[in-house]
Order: sequence, then structure tokens, then C-alpha cells
Amino acid sequence: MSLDGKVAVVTGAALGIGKAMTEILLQNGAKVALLDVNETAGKSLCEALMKQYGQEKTLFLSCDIQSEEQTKAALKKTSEVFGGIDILCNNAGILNENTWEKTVSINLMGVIRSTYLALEHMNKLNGGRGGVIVNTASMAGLGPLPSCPVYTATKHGVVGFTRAMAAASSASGYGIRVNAVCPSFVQTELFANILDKLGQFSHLADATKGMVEKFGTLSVSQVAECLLELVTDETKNGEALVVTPQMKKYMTFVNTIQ
Ligand SMILES: NC(=O)C1=CN([C@@H]2O[C@H](COP(=O)(O)OP(=O)(O)OC[C@H]3O[C@@H](n4cnc5c(N)ncnc54)[C@H](O)[C@@H]3O)[C@@H](O)[C@H]2O)C=CC1
Ligand SMILES: CCCCCC(=O)CC\C=C/C=C/C=C/[C@@H](O)[C@@H](O)CCCC(=O)O
Repeated sequence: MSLDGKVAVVTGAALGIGKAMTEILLQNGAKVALLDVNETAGKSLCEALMKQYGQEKTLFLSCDIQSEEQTKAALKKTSEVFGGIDILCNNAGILNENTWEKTVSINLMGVIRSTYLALEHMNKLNGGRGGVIVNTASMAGLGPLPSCPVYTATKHGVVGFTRAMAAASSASGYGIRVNAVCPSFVQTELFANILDKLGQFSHLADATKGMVEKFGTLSVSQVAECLLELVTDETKNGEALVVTPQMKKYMTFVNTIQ
């Protein structure tokens, strides 16, 4: 799939992985709506990207994906300004075992909310153009991170939601592919601050550091390259693409109930 003329929405676009996703989408010809709760960082990035790619290519919308109203309004504005939505990157997320309800609210409920609201614009059965949704899960969506059980649960939920939505879309004729990218550790603000976010599991910080040493850390650009692959390869639907500094592979899921 060529990105020329396509319209993408990136949640959590202001920093980290979302910023890199935004940049690679713009580099490949897409228009991008940047959604983020951090207005200062979002507006600053959008202004810089407008200078680099043109005013007509980017739009920043202040949006907390925990809010149905804000998310609905941001997607509506994106469609009004750019003429539709072809790509949704559900990237916004936090890690904080101290505020685990908020972690669930953003990481899982926010992904579900953004997906369902975007379907109203993307679904071919609703007059949409179809397209692709990529959810930023994590390797913690495929196996446990003992120091952050709730974060792990949210990412497992994102992987399961991705696979089920992909199957539902295919069976229903929505014309929308749904995939997940599952990075190991990535050099971002979220990663830099994890030691303060482990709550009752802070005593497991050293074990987590050991896993960081084992898996290594990715750059945000490496994750953005995976996004581009999942967006442009139209054969990919229901996939979980795992990426570490050492390898990149599509997960094989075994249906144990057989
Ligand atoms: N950094 C890492 O090691 C890894 C991160 N991930 C996932 O990647 C995604 C992005 O994380 P990073 O770039 O590392 O974090 P980050 O903290 O650098 O950036 C996250 C962005 O999301 C925004 N955001 C947070 N809550 C929001 C909300 N309710 N509504 C809208 N925007 C919101 C923040 O303002 C920020 O701009 C997250 O889903 C995270 O779980 C996955 C694997 C590894
Ligand atoms: C605690 C920091 C989280 C930062 C945000 C992330 O999502 C990073 C996730 C990175 C790696 C997750 C690895 C999970 C590994 C488990 O699935 C399991 O394979 C580990 C087995 C034990 C080991 O290999 O050390």
C-alpha cells in the first residue's frame, strides 16, 4: 500500500515511539493527525513538522483517549480536514503500577475506544475507504513482566483485541486490517521513568534491569520501521510483530483449545 495521499491518525504522537511513527508516515507521503494529551509537546512538534512537510500535511489535536468526547471530536476533525481516515496508530500508553486503573483506562480501554470510533470513519460498510489499524502493544503483551503485572495485562489485552478485531473485520467485510507491533525495551521517556512506576513491585527492579540487559533497548526509529511494514504490507492482518535489537519476527499463535 502506498502512503501517498493517505490519512493517518497517531495517538500519543507528541513524544517517543508515536513521534517516530508520525515522522515515518510523513516521510512516506501520508498526512498525519497528531493526537496527544500533552498539548505543549504536540503543538511544538506539529509546528516543526509543518515547516518540514507543509502546513497541509499535519494537524495537532489535543486529545485524551480516555475521553469518548475528545476522541470522537478529534477523529471527526481529522476527517473534516483531511477528507477521511485510512490509518490509525493506537500508540498512546503509560506504565504506572501505582495508578493501575489509569493504566488500564489508557492502554486497553483507550485502544478499544479509539478503534471503535475510528471504525465509524474507516469501515467500508459505513462509506469509509477501509485501511489499517496498528496497535502498539509490547513484548509484555506476549509474556509476563513480573514487575508490572497490570501493564502486562493491558498489553496482553491489546494483542488479543488486535487478533479478534482482525478476524471480525475480515469476516464482516470492513476492509480494515488490524495488527500489533510488540517491541522490547525502547529508549523513551516511558522507559526512562520505569523505576518510579513499579509500585508494590519495586523490589523487582533489579530483575527488570536484568531483562533490559538481556533484551537490550531499541531506538524509536526501529519501531517506526515495523509500523511502516505493518501499514504497507497488505498481506498482514491479525499479526503481532515482535522486535528486539537482535531480531524481528511475526508471532505464531497456537490455539491450545483443540
Ligand atoms: N518505551 C518502551 O520500552 C516501550 C513502549 N511500548 C509502548 O509504546 C507506546 C508509546 O510509549 P513510549 O513512546 O515509550 O512513551 P512516551 O511516554 O515516550 O510517549 C507516550 C505518549 O503518549 C501520550 N499519552 C499518554 N497518555 C495519553 C492519553 N491518555 N491520551 C493521549 N495521549 C496520551 C503522552 O503524552 C506521550 O506523548 C505505549 O503504548 C507503550 O506501552 C511498548 C514497548 C516498549
Ligand atoms: C518494565 C519496563 C517496561 C517498558 C515498556 C515495555 O513494554 C517493554 C517490554 C520489554 C520487554 C518485555 C519482555 C517480556 C518478556 C517475557 O515475555 C518473558 O519472555 C521473559 C522471560 C524471562 C527472560 O527471558 O528473562
